[in-house]
Amino acid sequence: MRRQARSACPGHRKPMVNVDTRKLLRSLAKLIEKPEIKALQVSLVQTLEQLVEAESISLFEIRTLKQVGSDQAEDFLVPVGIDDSFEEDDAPLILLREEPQFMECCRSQNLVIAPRSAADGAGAPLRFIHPIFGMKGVTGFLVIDAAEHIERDQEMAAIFLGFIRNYILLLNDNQRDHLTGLLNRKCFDDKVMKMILTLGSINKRDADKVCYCLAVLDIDHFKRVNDTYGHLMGDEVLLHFSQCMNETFREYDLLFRVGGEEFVVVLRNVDAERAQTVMERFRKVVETHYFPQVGQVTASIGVTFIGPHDLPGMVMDRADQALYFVKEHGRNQVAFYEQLVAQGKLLPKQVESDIELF
Ligand SMILES: Nc1nc2c(ncn2[C@@H]2O[C@H](COP(=O)(O)OP(=O)(O)OP(=O)(O)O)[C@@H](O)[C@H]2O)c(=O)[nH]1
Repeated sequence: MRRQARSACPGHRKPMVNVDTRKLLRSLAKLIEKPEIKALQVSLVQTLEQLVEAESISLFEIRTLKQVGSDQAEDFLVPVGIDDSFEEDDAPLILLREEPQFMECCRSQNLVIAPRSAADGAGAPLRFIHPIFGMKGVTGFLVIDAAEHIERDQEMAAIFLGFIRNYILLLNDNQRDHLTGLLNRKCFDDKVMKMILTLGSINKRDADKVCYCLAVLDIDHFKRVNDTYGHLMGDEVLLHFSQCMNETFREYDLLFRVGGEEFVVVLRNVDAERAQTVMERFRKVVETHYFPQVGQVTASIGVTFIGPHDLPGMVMDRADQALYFVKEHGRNQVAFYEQLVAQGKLLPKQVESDIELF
């Protein structure tokens, strides 16, 4: 059957889709391909590189860190790597308070346009600093160095950032536990699987540079708390416990609530000794924290290292075994699965086959 020519409705002409719009739509679709904050930011830069006139586009994250030998944490600007060759841990740290233009962007929560002189060693004469918003206000910056001020380009960058912000809020809602705000169980499986794949893909030369240490933290006798003070007070304890986690661990450690009173933390690139120190410090923080009405609460902690041939369930299983060991030996302690096995206190877990023979 021949298609009838579409009759144009008077007064309503379909807008022409020009090449730019198509390109924009394709960019938008590509942008949200990977539902992960870092991947989103990286593809934002790659997208903008194609759409705006710029000499360079870069990302910075604000990280609150303690410098060696100092007790006080300060905000630093840390460049975010766009390609794999960039090692974020080796990146130079820039003190945020010494960067007036970035400080202004934080304060105004708006685009800051900074003229640059040759004395800055600058190529492009203009720097556009866009704020990136996270759950707690400005968490980073998108920096565009360009030869001239093309309003449409900066507007486009701001629109993309707004779009990503909303998308991240949605993602967060999906990935976070509603009571504590920590990452949830579903997110745990995804993230741990990604770490296992990373471990499997790095070459032998770098194998000792990347490692992940996973700890299960379980509140002791939590049932008693619920039974004595009620469920609402129990929830309050869970909330305080998660705050202790947020205050004790580093910004880039991953913190999860994986079950009722069971939490997980994944530390990156630490050896067993360091992990022991960090977990012991957390155990003491909980032991000495005042939990309203309830008073003192303690936690038992089981730790293991993630390996390249693991599955998320296998890692949890080992950490749980170390945790049960602690529960059976007085609670309020930290135990490493690998150490317990080496000491003959635990039998190594056999990898169970998924295939049933009969
Ligand atoms: N308030 C509150 N309680 C919860 C939540 N999820 C699970 N629980 C409670 O957590 C308690 C866990 O109890 P058990 O698994 O027996 O462990 P425990 O009492 O902490 O004892 P140990 O782990 O052996 O030290 C149960 O009473 C659950 O009802 C929650 O979201 N809120």
